[in-house]
Amino acid sequence: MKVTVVGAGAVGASCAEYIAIKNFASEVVLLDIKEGFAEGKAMDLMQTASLNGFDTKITGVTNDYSKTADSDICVITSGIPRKPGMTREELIGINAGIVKDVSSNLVKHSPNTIIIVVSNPMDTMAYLVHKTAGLPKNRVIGMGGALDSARFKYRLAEALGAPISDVDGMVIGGHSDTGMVPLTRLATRNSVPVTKFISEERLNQVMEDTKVGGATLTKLLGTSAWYAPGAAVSALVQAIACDQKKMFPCSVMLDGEYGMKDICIGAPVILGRNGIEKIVELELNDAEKAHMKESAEGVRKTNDLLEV
Ligand SMILES: NC(=O)C1=CN([C@@H]2O[C@H](COP(=O)(O)OP(=O)(O)OC[C@H]3O[C@@H](n4cnc5c(N)ncnc54)[C@H](O)[C@@H]3O)[C@@H](O)[C@H]2O)C=CC1
Ligand SMILES: O=C([O-])CC(=O)C(=O)O
Repeated sequence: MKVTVVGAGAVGASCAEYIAIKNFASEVVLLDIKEGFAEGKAMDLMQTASLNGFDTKITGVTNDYSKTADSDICVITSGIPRKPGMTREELIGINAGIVKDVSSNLVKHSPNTIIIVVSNPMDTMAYLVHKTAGLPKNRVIGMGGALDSARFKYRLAEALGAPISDVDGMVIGGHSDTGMVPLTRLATRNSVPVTKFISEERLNQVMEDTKVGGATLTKLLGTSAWYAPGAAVSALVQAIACDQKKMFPCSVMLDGEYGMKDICIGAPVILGRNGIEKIVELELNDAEKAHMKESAEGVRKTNDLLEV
């Protein structure tokens, strides 16, 4: 199993590290445009192998796509992150050109690959890759909902005073400060609806904290987060590589599901060796449907800025 990660920055390196530590891939190629940077990150990570007990071979390359040839899975993290006070959408001007270029280079050398798009604004970048890379729709996946759901569970556990392993929940919709749809109605503590334990007011606070999860960290860190994003990407890579058939909310090209077409937005999918093997349609209530519709309007507004 060969995995390429483009962008050896904060998220790319964290993602490569988690993939290696989980020890399911034979090879991870890190590629960056900055001379020597990916080589340095790869060497540093390889020097953790004997300490962390993995056999995955990590190599770094400067913009040499021939080294990525025949990758089973490619992750795109290249581009700029936001700074405090910015929205993800403001990154489109620089990141669209990078993502388009990178995905076309990847597909040239790995025509059978599955691409996971991470760069922001992620739903629009996933849409761009769908429109330009020429891959079937099951092989382009946007990572956002897996991370947002992990943050939702963190906030739920905090509100419940429970361990995170006790709670379950999912965030669908767009990966943006206003577009996320945390499904509070379906969140549970050991199968019991969380509404049994916390007030509606507290649950609304959990929802709002979840939606601005990325912005909160950006304010604290001065740049956006990387540990949970890297872990979320590695979970998707593992589900595909190990054919786990696990369900994650991912940004997926819809064709009638949730009453939408020609848009990439977060919805639950089953991930296996073929990438997106199924889109799961949930029975949403009227409020959730309205929230999802509003979220899609935001994503479409950003998509309209693309030249595709
Ligand atoms: N979808 C999600 O849930 C998340 C998305 N992100 C996004 O991921 C992206 C990366 O974030 P960080 O790793 O924090 O940024 P970073 O600045 O640490 O790393 C980005 C790397 O991309 C490289 N790069 C730029 N242009 C390139 C090109 N044409 N080819 C190859 N490499 C190139 C840079 O040299 C840099 O090393 C940002 O757009 C950020 O907004 C970050 C966290 C979560
Ligand atoms: O907040 C950001 O800009 C990066 C990101 O998408 C996240 O951490 O959710």
